[in-house]
Formats: sequence, C-alpha cells, structure tokens
Amino acid sequence: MTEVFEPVDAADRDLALGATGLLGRFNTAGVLTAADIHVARALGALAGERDDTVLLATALACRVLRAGSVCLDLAAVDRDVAPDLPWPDPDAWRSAVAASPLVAQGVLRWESGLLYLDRYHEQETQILRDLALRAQTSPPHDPDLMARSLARVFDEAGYDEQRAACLQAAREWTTVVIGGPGTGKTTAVAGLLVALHDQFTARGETLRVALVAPTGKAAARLQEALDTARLDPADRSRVEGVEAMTIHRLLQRDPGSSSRFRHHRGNRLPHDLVVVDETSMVSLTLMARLLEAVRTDARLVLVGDPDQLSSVEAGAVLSDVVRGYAERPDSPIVSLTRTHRFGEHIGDLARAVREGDADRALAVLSAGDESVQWLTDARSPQLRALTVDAALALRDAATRGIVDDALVALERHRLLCAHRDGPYGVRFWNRRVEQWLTAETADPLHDHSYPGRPVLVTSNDYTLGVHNGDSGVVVETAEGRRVALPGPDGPRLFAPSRLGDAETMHALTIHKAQGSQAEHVTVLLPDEESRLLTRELFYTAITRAKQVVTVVGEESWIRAAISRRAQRASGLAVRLGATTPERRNLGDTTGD
Ligand SMILES: Nc1ncnc2c1ncn2[C@@H]1O[C@H](COP(=O)(O)OP(=O)(O)OP(=O)(O)O)[C@@H](O)[C@H]1O
Repeated sequence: MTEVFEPVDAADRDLALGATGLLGRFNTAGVLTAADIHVARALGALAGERDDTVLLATALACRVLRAGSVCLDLAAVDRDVAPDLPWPDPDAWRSAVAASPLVAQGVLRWESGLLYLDRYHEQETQILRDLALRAQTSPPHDPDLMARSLARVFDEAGYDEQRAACLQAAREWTTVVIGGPGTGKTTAVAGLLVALHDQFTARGETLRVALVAPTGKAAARLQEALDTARLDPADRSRVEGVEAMTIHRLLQRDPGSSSRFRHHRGNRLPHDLVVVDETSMVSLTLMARLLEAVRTDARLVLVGDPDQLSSVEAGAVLSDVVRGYAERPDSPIVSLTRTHRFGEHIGDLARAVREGDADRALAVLSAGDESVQWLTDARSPQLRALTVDAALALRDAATRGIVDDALVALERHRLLCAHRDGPYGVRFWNRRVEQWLTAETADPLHDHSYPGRPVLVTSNDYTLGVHNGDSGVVVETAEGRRVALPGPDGPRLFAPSRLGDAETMHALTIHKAQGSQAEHVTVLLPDEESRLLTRELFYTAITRAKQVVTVVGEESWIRAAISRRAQRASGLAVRLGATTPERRNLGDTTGD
C-alpha cells in the first residue's frame, strides 16, 4: 500500500478552479490538492493528453511525493481509503498510462508498474549510473600496510566487524556501513581515517577527508563521537583537524539557485574520502547531488541505520540500496551487528521492534528492568514526575546562570511525540509540562524567555551560525536572559529576540529528534488509529535513548506500531537488484 491517502492538512484542502471530471471529484474529496491538479493539467496540456484517468495518475504521482514516495505504484494504490470515488479499472488504467503521450514524450516515466515524474526517475537513474561507474574500478591500496594499521588501531579482540568495514572501504570506492545505534559505526570510521591516512602518507600524499551528515545536529554528534573515539595519541593526531559538517555545507549552495550546488559533476569535490553519517535521513535528490559531486576516484562511505525513519523529503535511499544489493555478489554493504553501548535491555527492545516481534518487545517492556520502563497510561503520575524533574533540573541550572550545567541538563531527558497536534502531540505536551512546572514553582511562564525554557531552533540563520534543529536553553546571565546553544568551542549565548524561529522543547517530534540522542527518552505513542504510528517511527524513537527508555502507550498501540511498516514507493531497490555488475579491473586491488 502506498501512502497516497495520508489525509491532507486542512490548509491543503483547497479546491482547484474549474476542476471537473475525475480530477474534480478527487479534489473535492480531499485526496488531491489544487497544486497536484495544476501540475497534472499543465503536463497534460504540454503532451496533448486528455484521458482523465492518466491525468488522475499524474496528479497522484505528485501527491505521493509529499508522503515520501518517489513514484506512484499504480497496482498498490489503496482504494479503500476513498472507496466511493470512481476509481479507474486497474487493467484499463495501466494500459492508458503505458500508452500515454506523457510517457512517450518522457514527461512521465513508466517502469515496472511505477509512474514517475521525469525528474525523480532521472535522479534514480543517475544514482544507479554513478554507483555502477564507481564499482568498475577499485582504489589502489597496500593490503599489508592496511593489516598493520588495523592491528594497531583495533588492538583488542572483538573488533572484527569494524576491521571488515575498513578493509571493504580500502578495497572499493563505495562502501555502505550499516548498523543500529552503538554498533561501532563511528569507531569503524575513526579506524578507517587512521588507516587511510597511513596509506596516503606511505605514498607521499595527503588524505583529504570530508565528514558529513544531513543535519547540523547529526554533524555535531559525529564530531563529538570522533573526538572521543578510542585512539592512541599518535593516531589521534592523524584525525585531528577533520571537521564534520552538513552535506549542504560541503556541496555549497549556489547563491543563484535554490536547488543547485557549487559542487557537481562539472566541479567535483577535492576530497579523497567522503564519509556520510546518518545516511537514512538523506533524500533521493540530495543523494543524487552528492554522488555526482564526489570524484569517481574518491572513496565514498555511506554510514547509517536502514531501519530508521527515512528522509523528510522523498526517497528511502539507504534502505533501498541495502535491499537492492542484497542478492548481488558485488555488494558494498558491511553490516555491524553487535551492540556495544546500550544496556542489554534497550538493545533487546530495539531488536524486537526492528524484527517485528511484538511479543518479545512486550516481554522486554514488562520485565521490569530500570533501563526499559513501560507506562500504559499517559495520565500516570510517573510521567508527570519524570517530565517535571527534567524541567526543574533545567530551571535550577538556568536560574543560577550555570550555562554548562544547563546544557548538560538539556541532554538528560527528551519527551518524544509522533504528532505535532492533538492529544499525543508536541504542542499539547509542551503546554502540559509548562502547566505542571508552574504548579510546582509558581513561576509565571507566560513570558517565552523564562529561565530553563528548552528551545528548538526551527530555521537557519547563517549570519548567527544557528541552524534548524539546534537546541538550547534560556539562562539567566549578568547581561540578562540569553539562549545558550552548544557550539564546537563551548556554549554560545544569544539574546532571545535575536533568535528567529524557535519553539519550546519540553516535547519534541520523533522526526525532529532523528540524528540526536538523550540519556533518558520517553516515547509517547499515539493510539493505534494514528496514521504516523509505524515500526520505523517506534524504532527511531527508542534508539534515541542512551541509558533509559520509557514507553507510554497501551499494548494494542505497541502491537500496531510494530506491525505497520512505513512504505515508500521507489524503484531504486528493484533497479539496483536487476543491474549486472560490470568490472574493468576485477581483482586488481593492489598498487596504482
Ligand atoms: N568492537 C567494539 N568492542 C568494544 N567496544 C566498542 C566496539 N566498537 C565500538 N565500541 C564502543 O561502543 C560505543 C559506541 O560506538 P560508536 O560510537 O562507534 O557506535 P555508533 O554505531 O557510531 O553509534 P551511534 O551512531 O548510535 O552513535 C563506543 O563507546 C565505542 O568505544
């Protein structure tokens, strides 16, 4: 089932002027927006397509993009959500789409039952082409030196998976390192940086490294993990000076265009090694832009957890790549399977959710371990106690003006919600925690800059160096109240009025929490009717916890979450699986 029928927002429910026939019916029913209809009509006029059913498919192909799909899977359209609408007969619909002038003229692409707007098909095709091109040759490397470097960096038993990841990345231009939280992905990256540094130095060259992540928050976490990776002082000096940044910053936005970057196929990045962390959050479009900008003779290492929620924008590139290569002999995937950080119980819960084993997940939740707690009712006094304790700790440090302590307190607890609105939403819970706090302290909280207010920045301000997703806290200082945000060289302080768009963050959506972690995470599940409740969402939420996770929700909601998959239509996995590997210098893994 594709997500064609995620209910449109109230603001979306606009009617297209003069929309008649099928498009008009689907528009009035709230399935299509005016924008979907506008695009379908404009493309239809361009190609001379008058068949209403084809225009309907075109409009739906626009609609699915908003739900994260790259294309419309015509056979999987779920008619039950709007059963009274005049759906075309499936066979006739397929034939009409296949025979459409829109397809003949390349405005739309029709492949294996999937209907694409040309741009997205082109991006998939480009990714496939670039991956194939990168796999035709292999990089020069000295295996003996590699073995010596890895023996030094991973000098204890138990690092076989990390070693395997580094060896693959030494041998091939493209490597995909996948694993859940705490499986040692960053540790593998740190080892790889050191080992490749040795390789380049031995050849009298300097290794140029780019370390990137899709969001500023994820880049900051990657930097922190690398800075604290277990390396001896000599090896540490080999990775010093490597700065993690966002993919957008690496590619550099072209000031003359909102969608182009300075680095592209005609102006490639200079780096010899590009490592991308949190790749699950990278959209199809951004991956296409990145792949074309990386030199074909530069190593690319994609790191991430394919079981997490996919990008906000269309595409599920990491999980598609993993599925697409599953049966291929030339797969660049290295899987890290052993968890090294979690308490055993959070790891067990995450595994049960990932594997779809609801009975096992409920058994772990019921076992009574202090690292995995379960509250069936959001009215539980325990939920109030733990959110108020976290808010009070923040308020205490902030009122005393101890900025470092306030920022530490900010990382202690996160209340995560699936929705923004409604009884399980962020807005409701932010207000509720503030009310509880007022009841506890008698502080008036009508002022938005009260000390201890946790703040989430929601837009980029390049002059201030503040990014969407940054989080901080209002603190009392000698100069007055300031919002403290963590920075690479210590806390940064801003007058509250200088920070543009910011929200209160006693509660946060799971989507916005992607790429970050906190010591204790409380996951407030929505009821089983929620359209957002999926296994990927639940897994992403649980795995934000470093030490303790509290799940709030009834058994049936947990079962619903685990049984429902977030599905995105895309052709990448199938097209990748069907590609025949082509190798120019197979077996040539040594020497230049
Ligand atoms: N093979 C190993 N044996 C023992 N400890 C390990 C091993 N690999 C990593 N660790 C330790 O486990 C912890 C987590 O490792 P790391 O940060 O590399 O994981 P990760 O997969 O990048 O985590 P995440 O992406 O979830 O932050 C670190 O403290 C690291 O030193």
